[in-house]
Amino acid sequence: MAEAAPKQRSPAAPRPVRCIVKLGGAAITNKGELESIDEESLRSACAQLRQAMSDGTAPEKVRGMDWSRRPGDPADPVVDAEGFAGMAGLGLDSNFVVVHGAGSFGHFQASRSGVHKGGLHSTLVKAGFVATRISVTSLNQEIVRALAREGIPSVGMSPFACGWSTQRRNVLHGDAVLDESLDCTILSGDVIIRHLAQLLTPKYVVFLTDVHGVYDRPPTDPNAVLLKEIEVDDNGGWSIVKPALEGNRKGVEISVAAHDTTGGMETKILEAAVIARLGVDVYITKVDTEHSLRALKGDVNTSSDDWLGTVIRAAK
Ligand SMILES: Nc1ncnc2c1ncn2[C@@H]1O[C@H](COP(=O)(O)OP(=O)(O)OP(=O)(O)O)[C@@H](O)[C@H]1O
Ligand SMILES: C=C(C)CCOP(=O)(O)O
Repeated sequence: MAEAAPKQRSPAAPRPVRCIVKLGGAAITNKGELESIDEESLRSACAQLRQAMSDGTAPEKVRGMDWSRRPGDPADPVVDAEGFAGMAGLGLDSNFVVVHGAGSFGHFQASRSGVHKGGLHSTLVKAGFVATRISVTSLNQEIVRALAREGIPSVGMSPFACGWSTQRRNVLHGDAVLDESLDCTILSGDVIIRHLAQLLTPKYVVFLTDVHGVYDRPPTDPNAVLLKEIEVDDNGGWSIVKPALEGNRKGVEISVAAHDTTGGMETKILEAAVIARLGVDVYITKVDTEHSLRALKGDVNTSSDDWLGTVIRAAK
């Protein structure tokens, strides 16, 4: 009897993406202060990402992957080669995609030069395009380093440089890009997230920002009400399920900062609604809170009141 030939191994099926998360520019930068990172929020977001990714076997001691020297560092960086060599694995289910916004990086340069409106033939727009990319890519570098310091393996990918329909475990960001009809424009991290969600169908999507979620009016208004659950129907229409608002307060009033080139919270809600229609739940919540950790873990239950944030999901 002839032995059966060994089966040709097909390439391993890609693992489904668990979560696509946006580290909002308002969350990880001081949006009113030019090119200023909110170090504490960024550190917290990365630490929470590590917790959410942990499969229970991750060692408590974080083994940093940023082995470069930072300006002002007195000593050579610590390279824990022996520690890594002795590890069976990282103990992390790092099948997340991280996208970040620009915050106080990029928006300023883009709005001053009008990159978002196109017209690369103009010298000002050309200069603004260059300045915007310098600014957002420098933020991207800092975010990749912050993830690496938490022992999360990640690489930075710029939409302009390599296209924005990309694979998992990468850190993408809002960017200045070329546009077929406008010549150039600004691509928001919110739009990238929607596009990736359509391609990768993650289990859930998280937007971390500087407010607890979507309110019925700008949260600077003391009477603003946090909308805890928004339902999107098959036609893309959406309705507020929780809380039940009185009278004619059925809509959402939004304000956008003057230098914001991508539409702020309005864009986020529109993109979130498209994602929800795919059957993927979207959680919008505040960075560096117990609620952001729960969202990153996918541990959000709309029937309980102890989670602060907005869930946007498809109508059942
Ligand atoms: N109705 C509203 N509900 C919630 N936030 C609102 C509303 N109207 C205006 N905002 C503002 O939207 C901001 C968050 O949106 P924004 O697009 O700035 O977030 P981000 O994604 O973190 O930042 P970036 O776009 O720079 O990446 C908040 O700072 C909030 O003040
Ligand atoms: C270069 C810029 C301004 C990208 C904007 O991305 P966003 O902050 O996610 O909207």
